Amino acid sequence: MPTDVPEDRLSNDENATKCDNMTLSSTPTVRRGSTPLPIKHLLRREEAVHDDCDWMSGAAGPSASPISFSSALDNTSTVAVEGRPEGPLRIALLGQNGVGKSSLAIALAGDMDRTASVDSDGEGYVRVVDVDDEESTIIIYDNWRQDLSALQCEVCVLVFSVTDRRSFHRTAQLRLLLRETQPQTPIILVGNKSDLVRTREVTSQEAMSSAALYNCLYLEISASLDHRTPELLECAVRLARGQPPWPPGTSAEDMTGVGQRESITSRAKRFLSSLVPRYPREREVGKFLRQKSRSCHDLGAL
Ligand SMILES: Nc1nc2c(ncn2[C@@H]2O[C@H](COP(=O)(O)OP(=O)(O)OP(=O)(O)O)[C@@H](O)[C@H]2O)c(=O)[nH]1
Repeated sequence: MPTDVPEDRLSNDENATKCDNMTLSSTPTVRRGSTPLPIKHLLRREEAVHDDCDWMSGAAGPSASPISFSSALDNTSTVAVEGRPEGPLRIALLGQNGVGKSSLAIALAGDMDRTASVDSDGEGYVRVVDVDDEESTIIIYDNWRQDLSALQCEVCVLVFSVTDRRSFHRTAQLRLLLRETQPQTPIILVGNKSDLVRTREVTSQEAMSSAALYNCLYLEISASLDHRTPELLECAVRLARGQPPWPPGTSAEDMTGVGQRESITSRAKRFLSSLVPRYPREREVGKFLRQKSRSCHDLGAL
């Protein structure tokens, strides 16, 4: 969370594009296995904890089953880049401190063993990826602390933590700023830390609604578990190439599976309810046990 630029300054026109939670790595170091994580990882936790961005706080709704793609997204709305950009495809990760940008950058860079390199300016991870049988060189910018208008990239990935509502609101603010300064750049909204189910504060539905509002893609991932990060990488590369984010031959409907997929929970419920009528006796026994087991003190009831 920003500490050097107060929240209220963000509404000021002059500073509207200043995003203090973005850093630009200034030291062109290559991370190796023996190299510790950047010191910023150790220092910024406190900043994140003391973030007082409460200008849009609200109650968290019930957690929904993770849905990765915004069904409201059509195939063309995110493809703002005309033609194929020359040179490496630049993917910038933006978001509040502590949401997992560095973890995500490492996961996207395939740097689990700390072997990814930085580009010649020392600003990001460079990697050659093969997406849809085509190779592309990508640069992943972990963070950006400069003026947003100075940001040059093919795709912006706005990261929030599903366990931190304020970080979600921060992405809304960033999207507004980005739309002002570079309306053509495709944006992907990413809800990270989906593995932390019990502490979730932002539901999939509201994140998807928010993404739909800005006509951008929404993906829910866990950078720590490397869950859905390959999908994110592929979508980002396709968008950076000026293509639809979906794999060739598929559509938004295919990806969302609207009307096709059924959650594991409802499938399980359907399966169990299909069993119960066939075994009424077991159902009665289950009811009996449920009633009796309410009392933990009276074990004799069982
Ligand atoms: N459970 C869980 N923890 C995560 C995940 N991604 C990141 N973290 C943890 O969240 C903390 C912050 O991660 P970072 O990658 O440093 O976050 P950041 O956005 O780069 O933070 P700054 O560098 O301060 O801007 C670390 O303790 C990570 O281990 C995730 O998917 N799940």
